[in-house]
Amino acid sequence: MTAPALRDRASKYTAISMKEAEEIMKTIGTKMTKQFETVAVDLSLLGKVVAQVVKSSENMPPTRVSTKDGYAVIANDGKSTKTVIGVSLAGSVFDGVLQAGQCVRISTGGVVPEGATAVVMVEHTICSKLAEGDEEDEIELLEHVSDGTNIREPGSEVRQGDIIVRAGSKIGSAELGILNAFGIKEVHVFKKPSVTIISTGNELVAPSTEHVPMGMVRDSNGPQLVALFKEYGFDVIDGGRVSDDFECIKDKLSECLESSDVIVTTGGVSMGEKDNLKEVLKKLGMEIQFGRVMMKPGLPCTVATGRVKNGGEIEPSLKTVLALPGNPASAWVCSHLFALPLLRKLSGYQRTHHTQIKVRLAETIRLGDRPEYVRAYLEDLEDEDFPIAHVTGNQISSNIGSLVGAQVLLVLPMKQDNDVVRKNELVKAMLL
Ligand SMILES: Nc1nc2c(c(=O)[nH]1)N[C@H]1C(S)=C(S)[C@@H](COP(=O)(O)OP(=O)(O)OC[C@H]3O[C@@H](n4cnc5c(N)ncnc54)[C@H](O)[C@@H]3O)O[C@H]1N2
Ligand code: MOO
Repeated sequence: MTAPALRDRASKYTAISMKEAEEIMKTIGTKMTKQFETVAVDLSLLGKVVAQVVKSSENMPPTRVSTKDGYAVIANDGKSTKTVIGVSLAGSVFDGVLQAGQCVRISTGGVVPEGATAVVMVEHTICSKLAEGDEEDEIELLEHVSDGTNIREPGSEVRQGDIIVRAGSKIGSAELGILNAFGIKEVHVFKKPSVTIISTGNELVAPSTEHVPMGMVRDSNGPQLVALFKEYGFDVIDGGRVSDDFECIKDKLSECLESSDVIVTTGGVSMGEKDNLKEVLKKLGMEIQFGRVMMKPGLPCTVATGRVKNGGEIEPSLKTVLALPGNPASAWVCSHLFALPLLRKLSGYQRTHHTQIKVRLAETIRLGDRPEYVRAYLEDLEDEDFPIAHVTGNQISSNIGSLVGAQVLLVLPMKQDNDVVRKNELVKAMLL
């Protein structure tokens, strides 16, 4: 361990640009192994990405069905008065053949009987003759219909063998709906990576601590990041807290590396004498991909990769540790910018980054000496084309309050010719 007096007085790590950091993350995402699994069609499939196209094994609809409540008729039989010979309701089929001058009362989704060529809506008919018990005997058409009117032909929506869910699609309610409609039992999908969150710091105490001793702080990063990744659909392991002690962090990381694909730590990555994370990662044989990024918040954001064996695996697989700064806003923003896109990439998502939109600033913002990701909430005004962005208060990296209510990260450049972006200017924002 280096004595404080002899420690580095400048960071060994060049602060790379955001663009370079994103490129590196992209390469890591490509190199890391993707895993697959077959999952039953139920709610556990939600949020997973399809790895193999799903095709329909039948036509949709499978038979001719009515799109309206009314009467199945022969459109061109020359008769406007029709004898009602039966009923075809959704779920109960009329088992006969229609002849000229006949019709069958039918409901939306009912099977169109053999012989019928169109369905007339009930609103376009009158009952012209009653049978016993107020049953319809005859109806009169008030409107001419042509062949095919109000009928869904077999396979008119989906043909047997058509792709119903493409590879790369994320399963949401619509995809679950169509899989159920076709009776698909299971789907081959990307397996989501396993991710562990670890908070590091001698000062950390449990969030439930009533009286926090002076100099100590409640661990909010841990629960915050567990919640963040869960919010975005990932299964997270809460790795708890570990002190700044070199050996303790090393033991914790090597234990977690065996069972996780991705580890996110917070704290211990800057210039403090207890900031051991980078050295521990190197000791574990991991390669530091970057150790500082020109961004605010998140300057000392560190990413390392290394090959580690999973429990039962024979071949070691590439693992990534994102060692994020301890400041709550830095940890949260870096998770959005680096950790989430990596997890999405490993999960097979086509779009890995948050969608960018344009927003109009509600206030003038002073630019800093690093590109900045400013937390803001949006207001929709009726006569405005763009949402209005309001900054969520003091943007210092330690201010956890700046995350509360944030809906976007404003993407602001570092100051150059301009040292402010003015009220009413349009700026880019990442939709969270
Ligand atoms: N001499 C320098 N000092 C600092 C630099 C620098 O370049 N030179 N960079 C600053 C920047 S920028 C950041 S960001 C921070 C990041 O430091 P660390 O990652 O080493 O984080 P810590 O020192 O461990 O903690 C910072 C801050 O956050 C609090 N913290 C940590 N973990 C948690 C947690 N789990 N829950 C809640 N709060 C947490 C911690 O108590 C500190 O207050 O370094 C600057 N310094
Ligand atoms: O980069 Mo640090 O996150 O500004 O405080």
